[in-house]
Amino acid sequence: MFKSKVLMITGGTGSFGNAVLRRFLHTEIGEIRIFSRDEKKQEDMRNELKNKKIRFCLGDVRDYGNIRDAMKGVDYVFHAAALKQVPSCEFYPIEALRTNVIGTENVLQAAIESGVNRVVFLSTDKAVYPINAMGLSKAMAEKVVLAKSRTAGDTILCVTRYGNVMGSRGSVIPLFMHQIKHGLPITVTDPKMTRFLMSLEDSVELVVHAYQHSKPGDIFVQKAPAATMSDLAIALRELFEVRNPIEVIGTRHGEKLFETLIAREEIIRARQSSRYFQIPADNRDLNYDKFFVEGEVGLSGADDYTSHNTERLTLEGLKGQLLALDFVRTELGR
Ligand SMILES: O=c1ccn([C@@H]2O[C@H](COP(=O)(O)OP(=O)(O)O[C@H]3O[C@H](CO)[C@H](O)[C@H](O)[C@H]3O)[C@@H](O)[C@H]2O)c(=O)[nH]1
Repeated sequence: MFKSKVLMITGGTGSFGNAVLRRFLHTEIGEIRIFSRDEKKQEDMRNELKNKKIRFCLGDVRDYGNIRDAMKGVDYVFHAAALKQVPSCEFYPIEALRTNVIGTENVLQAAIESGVNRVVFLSTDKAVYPINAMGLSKAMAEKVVLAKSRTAGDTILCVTRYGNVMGSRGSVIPLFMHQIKHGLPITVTDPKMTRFLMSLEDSVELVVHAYQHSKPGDIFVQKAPAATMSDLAIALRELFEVRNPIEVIGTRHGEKLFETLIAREEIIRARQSSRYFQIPADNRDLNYDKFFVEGEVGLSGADDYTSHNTERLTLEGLKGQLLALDFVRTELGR
């Protein structure tokens, strides 16, 4: 796969970019081009990996000229550059719009103009029935991908939606582990709150699956189990054999009790394999009757695919998932 080809990863210095590098750097890939804003992170990566197949482009997806110049000669794009923190997007929604929506349009336009083969856009469950600015901006970005996929010629544009990636920077698992290590209370927002759990490797597999199977405007979702926050705290406490108290701090600003990976309107159109859903684009034109007079009969019996109704991890299952994470095993000294 990717033999002699050029793969660009926007936002490539983050956890996802690093995982893609680990997966493909030592294959026959021609070049991996990292496009990102932070020169320090690029420098650190350059020094750590010292590999001629990696090329770094400094720039911001908000700047069309930047991304257009960097796109020359690229075959495939994984578009991961985004503002993804819920609280910061809530306070600076225009910044979320600039990076996540306009930035996505710039990436797609530059890719189409440069004759890129495929673009996979990384979205999130927070884009389904969005209630916060981060989710709203990702939902709009998905719409931009879908709309543009109709007129993108030979460039295939598609979307992948993620649940929570276990252990990503600033997320709940490293936070709970920090609290455990320092003898602090484990701060649970709502014991009944659920989240889909995916590993970083799963997230790379999902993007690769999308790259291999996409038709224009498809949305790909990986079937994923979920856990409650209470079980997550208990599982970590048991793994680390500690007795830190659990403190319930309440739901944070802009947060949902559960997340939705697929809305029921989408699920009735989705194809599924043992591991993935593939939601085809709605290719009807603006004049079709269903906007105005016809209903969707199949919808009545359909359900959203949510972190409340997906497979629920048992405490033992959850411990197994946690033990599969390198950083958890390291902390446990295994
Ligand atoms: O002190 C805390 C902090 C978080 N949580 C809970 O842990 C879960 C996960 O919280 P994270 O902060 O780890 O993640 P978010 O769900 O807020 O968002 C994360 O997952 C998203 C996908 O859903 C996006 O990838 C986003 O960028 C990423 O930050 C939530 O239920 C949250 O309520 C706690 O119980 N206690």
